[in-house]
Amino acid sequence: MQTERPIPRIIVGAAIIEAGRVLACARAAPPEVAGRWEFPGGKVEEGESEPEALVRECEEELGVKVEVGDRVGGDIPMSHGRSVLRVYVSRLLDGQTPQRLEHAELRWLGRDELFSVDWLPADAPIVAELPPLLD
Ligand SMILES: Nc1nc2c([nH]c(=O)n2[C@H]2C[C@H](O)[C@@H](COP(=O)(O)OP(=O)(O)OP(=O)(O)O)O2)c(=O)[nH]1
Repeated sequence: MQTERPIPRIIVGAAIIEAGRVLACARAAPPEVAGRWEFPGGKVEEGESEPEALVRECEEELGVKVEVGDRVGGDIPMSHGRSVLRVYVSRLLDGQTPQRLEHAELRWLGRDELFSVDWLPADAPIVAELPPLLD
């Protein structure tokens, strides 16, 4: 009988903030979540720190170099505790412009537009923490 709980998989997301707006990305796949909005990011791989994973994912998904800052919001349990979402405030390095390499759409959202898109459910509590960071 297995009694131990596996360690939850860490999924990291980057709340990229520039000029008082945050970058939201619409997923292109898989079909169950296509069209829902998220922060760029993904699974932390073995031997990688969370900021390193975010730098890699932002490069892969958006073609940009980012600097990773402080956490925003808490740990969000997902998939019945099998994974956890952690989001970090991030900023684009000088001259970087996100490209839509993997997403269906990218949108910069100001404070009053934060809930104008259909975020993945796990993201909503994090998005609710963003307004003071967008002043
Ligand atoms: N990247 C990201 N994933 C999120 C967010 N919110 C949320 O529920 N998720 C979920 C969607 C996916 O089930 C999972 C992350 O999967 P992913 O497909 O982005 O990860 P990955 O790039 O490492 O994927 P792969 O290598 O397996 O293709 O976490 C979010 O804000 N950003």
